[in-house]
Amino acid sequence: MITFEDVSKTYAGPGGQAGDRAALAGVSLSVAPGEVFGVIGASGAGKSTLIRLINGLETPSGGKVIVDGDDVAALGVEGLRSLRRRVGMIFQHFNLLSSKTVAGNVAFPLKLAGRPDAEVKARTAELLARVGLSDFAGKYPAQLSGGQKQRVGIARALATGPKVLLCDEATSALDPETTEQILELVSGLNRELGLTIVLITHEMDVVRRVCDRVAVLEAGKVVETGLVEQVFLHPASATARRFVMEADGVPGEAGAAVDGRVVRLTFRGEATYRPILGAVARETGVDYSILGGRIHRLRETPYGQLTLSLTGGDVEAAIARFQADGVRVDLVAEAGR
Ligand SMILES: Nc1ncnc2c1ncn2[C@@H]1O[C@H](COP(=O)(O)OP(=O)(O)OP(=O)(O)O)[C@@H](O)[C@H]1O
Repeated sequence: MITFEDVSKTYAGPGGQAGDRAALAGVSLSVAPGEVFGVIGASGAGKSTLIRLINGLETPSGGKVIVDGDDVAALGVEGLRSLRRRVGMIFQHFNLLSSKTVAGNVAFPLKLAGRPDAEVKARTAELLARVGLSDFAGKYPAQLSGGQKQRVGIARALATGPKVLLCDEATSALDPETTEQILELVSGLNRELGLTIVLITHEMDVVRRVCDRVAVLEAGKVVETGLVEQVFLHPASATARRFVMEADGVPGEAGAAVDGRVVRLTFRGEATYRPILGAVARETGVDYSILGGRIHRLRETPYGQLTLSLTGGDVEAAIARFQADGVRVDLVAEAGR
């Protein structure tokens, strides 16, 4: 559905010259139809640039972006218009028209597309029902909560019947409970309408809840791509490890502040409930301090993760003993690093 082939993007500097650092460099990825694809990265990593290339809000400096069979950079005005009807977008700050009512905002893309009044009316009512806002049609954005505003954004993005929905930090301005509701709505659109979804975020929890696959972006480059389960449980890049640690509630500096070796244990199924920590400590003489831990669900599968620093005794033997018990051990940091 969406393919990036060796895409780079360099913005012009203040004097109109090419900037010295590329916002994206050599990005290749592909998103399958019906997939929920996450892009995670720190501020400035290039996430917004990446998502804006998909609907032609930016054009690549090199490489190709192919969306629904079209080379985006080669589209003329009419081609771009057609693409944007097939690719809806929602935003962190909703981008609603404050002078229009809720219904007016949702109807706007349909009116732009020249649809007849009766159809606009019926479709707007249907969309507002889909996002649970039928009773709010006559209200103005200023009278709505953040979650309600994002629902309007979603209804508007769906108006032209897109195949793809782009979510640009769509829950970053919302509280956790509202985030949960909006993510549930977005997941439902994927399941029920078969919408392909690309979302960018700096929160691993958002990826964990809704994505099938994720790409990790670092300084304009994709450093890791994979199934969410794979990247979440066994992150390979330093950036992914940091995001996962944050999601586990381990402060970024914890690895540097403690002695010994910092490891993350992943328990699945039975192993989660065995009293294994004390046994390993007794048998190997290793001491541990707990830096963070949580029991999660990765969509349907429950699993536990515990981040420990191991000191003294025979650390190698302790790691081997955990592994023998079916516990996955990932080295997160060494003392002083
Ligand atoms: N219109 C622009 N003109 C010049 N430089 C830009 C422009 N947009 C982005 N950049 C630069 O490109 C790089 C990537 O920015 P981008 O907004 O894509 O990252 P991001 O990961 O979305 O960050 P954030 O989460 O802070 O929005 C940054 O160095 C940024 O300053």
